[in-house]
Amino acid sequence: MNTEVIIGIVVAVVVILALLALGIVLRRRRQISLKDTTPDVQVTDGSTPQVDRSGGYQAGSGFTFSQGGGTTVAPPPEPVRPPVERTETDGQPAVGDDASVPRDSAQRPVTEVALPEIDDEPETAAPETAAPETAAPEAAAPETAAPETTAPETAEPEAAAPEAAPAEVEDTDSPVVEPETTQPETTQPETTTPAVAQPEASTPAETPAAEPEIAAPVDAADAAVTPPREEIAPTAGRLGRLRGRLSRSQGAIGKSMLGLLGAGDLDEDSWEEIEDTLVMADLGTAATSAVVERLRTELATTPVRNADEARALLKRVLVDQLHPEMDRSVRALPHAGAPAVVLVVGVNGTGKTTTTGKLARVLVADGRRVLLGAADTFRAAAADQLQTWGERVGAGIVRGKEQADPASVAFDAVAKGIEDGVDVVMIDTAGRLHTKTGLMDELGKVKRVVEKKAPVDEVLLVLDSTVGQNGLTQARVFAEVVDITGVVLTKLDGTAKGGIVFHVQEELGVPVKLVGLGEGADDLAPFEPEAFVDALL
Ligand SMILES: Nc1nc2c(ncn2[C@@H]2O[C@H](COP(=O)(O)OP(=O)(O)OP(=O)(O)O)[C@@H](O)[C@H]2O)c(=O)[nH]1
Repeated sequence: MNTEVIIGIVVAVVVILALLALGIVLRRRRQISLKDTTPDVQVTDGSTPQVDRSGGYQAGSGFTFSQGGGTTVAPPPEPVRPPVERTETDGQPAVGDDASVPRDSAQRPVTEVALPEIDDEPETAAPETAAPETAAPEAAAPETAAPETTAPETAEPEAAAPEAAPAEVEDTDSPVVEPETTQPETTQPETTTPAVAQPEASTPAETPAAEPEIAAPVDAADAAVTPPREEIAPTAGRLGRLRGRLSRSQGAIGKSMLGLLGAGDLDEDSWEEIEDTLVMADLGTAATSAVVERLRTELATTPVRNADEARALLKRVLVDQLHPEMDRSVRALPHAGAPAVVLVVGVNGTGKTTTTGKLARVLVADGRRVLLGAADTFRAAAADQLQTWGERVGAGIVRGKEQADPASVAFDAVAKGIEDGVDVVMIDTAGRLHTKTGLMDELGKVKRVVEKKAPVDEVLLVLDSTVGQNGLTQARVFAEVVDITGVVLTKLDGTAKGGIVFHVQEELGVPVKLVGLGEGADDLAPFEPEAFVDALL
């Protein structure tokens, strides 16, 4: 091999190496570094230092409450909903048969609930005359295990409203009226009367007839003990404690998305990966398509050149997708001299009671008088749990006997709230599977019966964000039965699927108003699209 050949080979090798080096440099320039813009922040949760890996979910403001005004909520954009399929229409299984939390009491067999006729509805205008309606439907389901228990319960509302025409109490047009119903149950309040605990010593003195029912029941005695009041931290600023709770969703959505967008020019494989990421995070196909479409359009006109631009673009697209224009105030303020009525519904174990307690806590901290209605009569423990919340918070509670008619208890609670002049009555209902026709009909009845006394201002559907797509199916059925006006997404601290927020709104056209981010009493936050997306990215 002569010298020329050797020199030629060396030159060729040098040229190849130079080209390789140039390629690497160019590739690096086109990539966006995300490292320096996501510093970990040390936050303090009480006395416990906590590493915030999320960027922090901090609502800029506190909870927003508004008046229902006695009218229905302005309907959000109507989504296209596929027809709801109820898979189990025969048999009436008991509540709790698939609960995610242990049931601690015997299950009540549930039978078909006779619903009020359509022509009953106009009676809404006359609450006193509406009382019998409360009794009627319940009396219509006496063939179950404990008919005698339900019968006295239905009689009770009349005792609770003695100023109303008592005769109408008895004139129930119920198809089947228990013998006990016709007897003056008001003479046996210990078997029928809902327990009413009113920590505010403001029970009106001008309604002496109502007093016996409050004091008489045995289980009311416990509730009537002056409860110890907990110090409730001011709501403003306390949401800062929830930083870091969305870290799992942040990893699933924020980090992956920013990583992909930051890789420079996106080929079809990358777009597919972005789509998969969003679907895996439970955004749902509609929201995913909308986000991807928007990102494609924006990137085509304005390519991102650095991490900040990538983050800003993604934030803009995601926030828009969350419809920040939706009204997320909780309609929990009194109007026209009457308390607001909030109905809390959902399947078993989603966090209804906990959310009711947390929200009551916020309202009390806001200076509101709150009365809780324990319309979960399937389990005594459920009412106990709510009562404990009431005692901690300083809210009164109306509760019925176990297995009592939930509609009756809800009616009583609203009647009592009106009588006592509270600001808001919050009714916690029993968890029920959306597939059980009888239970869902019963829930519809609860709402209709309450509406005979006062308009329901807010129907909050509590969804467990960890259950994924099944939550949407639940939501559809609940929306159909009780016209939900807002969604509370609980357990967002325990899932990587924060994208469910997008899907729920897209599917229901109903705003997510609150999010649960832990089991603590203050781990409830108002949902704010911008703060939420900030926490994800
Ligand atoms: N991690 C976490 N746990 C929560 C949250 N909200 C509620 N929980 C827990 O979920 C469990 C069920 O809560 P409950 O309030 O009893 O649920 P429920 O819907 O009233 O239950 P049923 O009335 O039996 O249907 C409890 O252990 C709560 O502490 C949340 O936001 N995050």
